[in-house]
Amino acid sequence: MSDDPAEAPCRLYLITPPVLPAGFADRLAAALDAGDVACLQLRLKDAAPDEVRRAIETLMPIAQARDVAFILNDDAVLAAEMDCDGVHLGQSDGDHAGARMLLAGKILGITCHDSRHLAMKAGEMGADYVAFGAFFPTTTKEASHRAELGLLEWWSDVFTVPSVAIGGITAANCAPLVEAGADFLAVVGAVWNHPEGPAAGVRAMNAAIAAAG
Ligand SMILES: Cc1ncc(COP(=O)(O)OP(=O)(O)O)c(N)n1
Ligand SMILES: Cc1ncsc1CCOP(=O)(O)O
Ligand SMILES: [Mg+2]
Repeated sequence: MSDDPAEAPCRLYLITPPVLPAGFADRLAAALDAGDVACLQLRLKDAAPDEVRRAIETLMPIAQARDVAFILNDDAVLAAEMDCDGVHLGQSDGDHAGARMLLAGKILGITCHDSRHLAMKAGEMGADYVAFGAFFPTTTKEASHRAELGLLEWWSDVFTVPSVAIGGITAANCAPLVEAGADFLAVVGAVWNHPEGPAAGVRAMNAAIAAAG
């Protein structure tokens, strides 16, 4: 097998905590230096636009310096304006096809909940990945959909567009998702709330993914 993390069958997709604590830039750098992280999503649901802009200016160089793609949540126009590596859009986050055109050559990910139909629509529209979840209970977001392993198996058997699994994923419960064919595991709490700190959270997720793969 290749030593190149980009060739790994399943990789870690890190999402920021909902509110950035003081000193977050250093915590982020330590987390990204601890192991393999494919991409970082900036997800600040309650922040004012200026605060999001400042966070992009501070955090994007930290990610990109480590070859970690920087993806903005929710806002395709701001992602284009700030030259982020991509955007993640939910089903209520505006015009997916318009975002595809605006962000040609960049990463576009789409939330598909537990829906085969939404995933096929996203794939046909040109999404770079489809996100399914929530696979487990989570306190990070009120998740109103629950996805099953069979969805990941079906998707990876039939389509080549990568899948992202999300929702309550930890080092302790992620093995079946990897075995079912998830290409990326997206986590918030498993890293940022790890009892030994975020670097330990990244190491634990990397080890659990490797053991399952
Ligand atoms: C990788 C990934 N998957 C799903 C989501 C959820 O997006 P959305 O449904 O738009 O909900 P919010 O994150 O905006 O609350 C995500 N952000 N990232
Ligand atoms: C953004 C999002 N979308 C569905 S569940 C979720 C939160 C994931 O966070 P955690 O990994 O802490 O459960
Ligand atoms: Mg959204």
